[in-house]
Amino acid sequence: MTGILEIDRLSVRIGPRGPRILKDVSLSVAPGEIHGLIGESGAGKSMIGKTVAGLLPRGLNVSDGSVRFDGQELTALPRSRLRKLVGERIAIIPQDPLTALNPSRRIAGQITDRLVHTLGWDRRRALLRAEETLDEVSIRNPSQTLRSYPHELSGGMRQRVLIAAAFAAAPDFVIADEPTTALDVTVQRQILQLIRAMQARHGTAMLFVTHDMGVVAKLCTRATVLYAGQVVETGTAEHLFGPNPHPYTEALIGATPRYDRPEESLRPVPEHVIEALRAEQEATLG
Ligand SMILES: Nc1ncnc2c1ncn2[C@@H]1O[C@H](COP(=O)(O)OP(=O)(O)OP(=O)(O)O)[C@@H](O)[C@H]1O
Repeated sequence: MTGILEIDRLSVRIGPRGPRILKDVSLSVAPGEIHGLIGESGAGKSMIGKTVAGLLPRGLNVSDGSVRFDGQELTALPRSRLRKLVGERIAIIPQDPLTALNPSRRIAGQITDRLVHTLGWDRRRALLRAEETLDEVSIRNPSQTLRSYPHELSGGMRQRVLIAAAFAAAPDFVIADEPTTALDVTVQRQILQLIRAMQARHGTAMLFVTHDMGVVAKLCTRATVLYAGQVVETGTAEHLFGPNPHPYTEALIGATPRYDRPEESLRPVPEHVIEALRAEQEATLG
């Protein structure tokens, strides 16, 4: 099946001739799939999401490869066209709800902006939709929340607001960039369940960036494992947690805390696994 998102041998460089922070990355997200993007800090997970969303920091450029969304090549689009397409069809759930929300604006405007300015809805319809979506994410008093400022809400509530904002216009694709990292453990679990429920209700394809193999186990149909800007392997959750994952994937699983088995000690990724992986990656790059 053709993916709604097809990334083929994507490379991103610092400057025109600088080092590559993404090297020949290929992955495909099927319609309705939650695809995990997993790796340690600095592996390049966020950069993949940012490339798709046209949000690469200044100075970083796509130097090779292709990113196709629903058949359309994104790397060839002028930035303004890409921004428009992203606004209309792709939504982002960011990592830190506090910095993602404007502290001096009420919640209402922060959910309705995209509906009104990008999709051209009238304000009344957008407000009704915002209220309905806050209800969908189990916010108890949607109309009061719409009138609130971000500092009046808890961290978990703010993340619920951002999930509502992402799903309000029924996007075709959602990029979730470590959306539970800034939350405490019990809230993390609720937010993961909520994202799962919203994704299932809307049938939205999703790229879910995380450094936590536990999240992949709970949420993802398939996942791509990254190390140092390169793909280690892509597989179904059954494969990654089965008897024969790549040794690095196995080591990542061993390095992930299990909330259901806190007595188990964590094993850091062994040096020989990293060395073997580096040699393998160098051989692939040639
Ligand atoms: N503006 C930038 N200029 C140059 N290099 C950058 C820039 N932003 C990130 N990088 C580098 O790109 C690489 C990938 O970063 P990225 O943020 O995608 O990692 P990540 O896997 O998402 O890590 P984390 O889990 O810590 O967010 C890292 O080596 C990082 O130092």
